[in-house]
Amino acid sequence: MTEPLIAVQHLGIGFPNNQVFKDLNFNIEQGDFLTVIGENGVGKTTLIRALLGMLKPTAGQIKYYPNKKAIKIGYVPQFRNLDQEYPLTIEDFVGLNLKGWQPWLSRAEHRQVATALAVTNLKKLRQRPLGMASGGEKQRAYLAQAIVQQPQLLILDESTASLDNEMKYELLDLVQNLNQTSNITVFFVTHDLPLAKQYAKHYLALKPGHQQFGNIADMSIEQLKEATNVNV
Ligand SMILES: Nc1ncnc2c1ncn2[C@@H]1O[C@H](COP(=O)(O)OP(=O)(O)OP(=O)(O)O)[C@@H](O)[C@H]1O
Repeated sequence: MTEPLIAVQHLGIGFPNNQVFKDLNFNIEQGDFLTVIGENGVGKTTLIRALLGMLKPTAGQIKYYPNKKAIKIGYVPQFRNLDQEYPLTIEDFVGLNLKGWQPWLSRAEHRQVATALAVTNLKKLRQRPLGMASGGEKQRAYLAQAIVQQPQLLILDESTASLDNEMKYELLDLVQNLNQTSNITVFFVTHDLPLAKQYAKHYLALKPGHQQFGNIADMSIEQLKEATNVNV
């Protein structure tokens, strides 16, 4: 059995008059590639907010190993529609996640930015204003920004939803490479069942009032559809 990085135990979470989860249980193992699949409104973003510590559980708990402070989390959001005027270069944008108390980056931080740009194939584009980048390049820049701090856990929140097929697979190949070579644990929220099936190790299927967790190899696309009500 692989060690858990995060254990979600009997988790209840929700809002006044809207209990989104009542008794949610699953583990995120160290080095896992977990996909979370469910219809709009089933609670995927709520779950991410709970993992990030932004929402307090109404029941149960989220346990972090060895502890919450030790786990850095990188977050890649859904596509953000930055307009063409967005002035920061891709390199500056990636470095934003490292800005501490001083407005400039140290030499070590510049190296971290260079590494994040290299692993996301953005080295040549680093001086391009982010607003002028293509959709796929923007998503790679968000990925680079999320990994620049070398997180243990990378959360991708429907990050491929707006990309065409080729770009989706390109992004997920990069993520898989990070998962396999840097042992970054991946939490991948998607509606795309073939993509989930191709890249993930475990799945969490969400339907209102019903959750299912397991090895994705044990599930066909038809069974995933059934478990999630998501139709490709
Ligand atoms: N701040 C809030 N206050 C009250 N209800 C909320 C709040 N945020 C979300 N909800 C409700 O909680 C439920 C789950 O929402 P959530 O955004 O987590 O779903 P989701 O699965 O991420 O959906 P989508 O795929 O559309 O992003 C929905 O019914 C939503 O209306």
